[in-house]
Amino acid sequence: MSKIIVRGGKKLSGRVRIHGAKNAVLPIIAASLLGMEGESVIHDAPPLDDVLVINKVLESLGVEVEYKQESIRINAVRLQTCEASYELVRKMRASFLVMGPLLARMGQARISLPGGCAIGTRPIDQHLKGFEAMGAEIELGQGYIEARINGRLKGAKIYLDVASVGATENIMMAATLAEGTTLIENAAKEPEIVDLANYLNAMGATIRGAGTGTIRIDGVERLRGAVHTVIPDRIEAGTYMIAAAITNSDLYIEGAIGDHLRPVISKMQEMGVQIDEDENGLRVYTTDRPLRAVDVKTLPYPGFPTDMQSQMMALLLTADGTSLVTETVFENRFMHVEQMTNMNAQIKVEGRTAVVSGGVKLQGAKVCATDLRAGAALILAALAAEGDTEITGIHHIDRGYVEIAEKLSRLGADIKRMPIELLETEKQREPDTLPLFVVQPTLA
Ligand SMILES: CC(=O)N[C@H]1[C@@H](OP(=O)(O)OP(=O)(O)OC[C@H]2O[C@@H](n3ccc(=O)[nH]c3=O)[C@H](O)[C@@H]2O)O[C@H](CO)[C@@H](O)[C@@H]1O
Ligand SMILES: C=C(OP(=O)(O)O)C(=O)O
Repeated sequence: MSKIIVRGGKKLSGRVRIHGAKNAVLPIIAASLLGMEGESVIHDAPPLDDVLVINKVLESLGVEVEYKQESIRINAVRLQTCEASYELVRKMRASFLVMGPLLARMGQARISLPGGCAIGTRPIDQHLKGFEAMGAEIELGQGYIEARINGRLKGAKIYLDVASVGATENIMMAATLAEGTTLIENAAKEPEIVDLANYLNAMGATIRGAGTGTIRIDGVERLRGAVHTVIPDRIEAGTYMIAAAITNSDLYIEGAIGDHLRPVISKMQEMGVQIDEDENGLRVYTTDRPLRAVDVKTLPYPGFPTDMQSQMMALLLTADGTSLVTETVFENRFMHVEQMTNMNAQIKVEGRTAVVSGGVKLQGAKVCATDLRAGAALILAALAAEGDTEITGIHHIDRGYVEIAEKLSRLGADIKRMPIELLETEKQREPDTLPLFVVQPTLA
């Protein structure tokens, strides 16, 4: 187990390369289960703990997986079982994305309930509603969800009550092998949905409308492996954009796609941050200080991403004036607030809105990453703070950022990873066995 120690106040400079998107590669790996012939090769697969976990899920199903130098070779021809165990699914919620492909290909699937993570209850009712509309019978028992279909899934018209990213992906994957046409209405529009649809189409699927509110999937009989390069991670890119602004530095974010980051770019520009776009990435720098306070409300894409809310809050702490940050996607995504308060931040939470008073000097402190993006935000706040900040709980951060301390250090930050000396009793709880969320049955 390790911790990250940051001494604040350093300027950053240079270029940082953005890795492939975690939230794109996870469904793409799950979709590879649909390959009934040939193998898939997925390039720009980021070396993250989450990627290792979903690879293990596939291996546990009898699939051959080889992961080398950010490319994954997957051969699912001999897919054997249709059960994903609690041991793996509890480690990462996105493991539930194997449900759709397994049901489509094997006619049944038995997956442990993913439960709700620290940021909210995160039910899966919309995934199940979609499978049921396609003719599946769903049963819940002993912490597992079992879905079955006699013969093939049937195309259906499915209106999602919330534009859920995971439900859109799971239903879209299941529908590729269904008999007839499926329409997903009020579908999520995130760039990761479009990347998944592109991959499925390369496998032989017929999907139109991904990236809009209505996705049409004309079912086909068979899919085969395909070669695909994952899109750059817009949340990793956004995090480094904030690193540049919060330290008054000048950074080039290599690989960032401006069109995927429009709401983040526009909010940062409103604050007074300079952003230049070209075809290879973004240059982010500041010319005027202090930055201006702005209000931010998270929304499904193309709104401001909830996965950037905590990092944006860190930046707003350094702005002049009071900002309102409203979280509408997850009901419990302000856990970084208490940790930031330990760093002298002045934030008051009122329901779904945090009132952030900017301009108060942040002080280094001992803090804990309670979830992935909360952890990233604490690192950002620490870069701007006076003195040393010690961040524990970094197994959360390693789920979604490739070598964050090493990348920031190469840009000039005073940041290092240090082993944590564990007491004998604590050694029994190794980081990779620590659940990332509390498992609780949350069907609806
Ligand atoms: C691996 C991955 O891609 N994770 C992303 C994905 O998570 P994930 O796919 O889990 O998020 P969803 O879009 O499904 O969740 C959005 C909202 O819908 C609700 N909901 C969802 C499903 C459902 O069946 N019923 C329901 O009520 C959730 O509780 C939440 O309030 O999108 C989130 C929203 O952009 C991001 O924060 C996560 O980083
Ligand atoms: C919440 C996130 O991921 P996940 O859905 O995998 O928990 C995230 O990437 O910020």
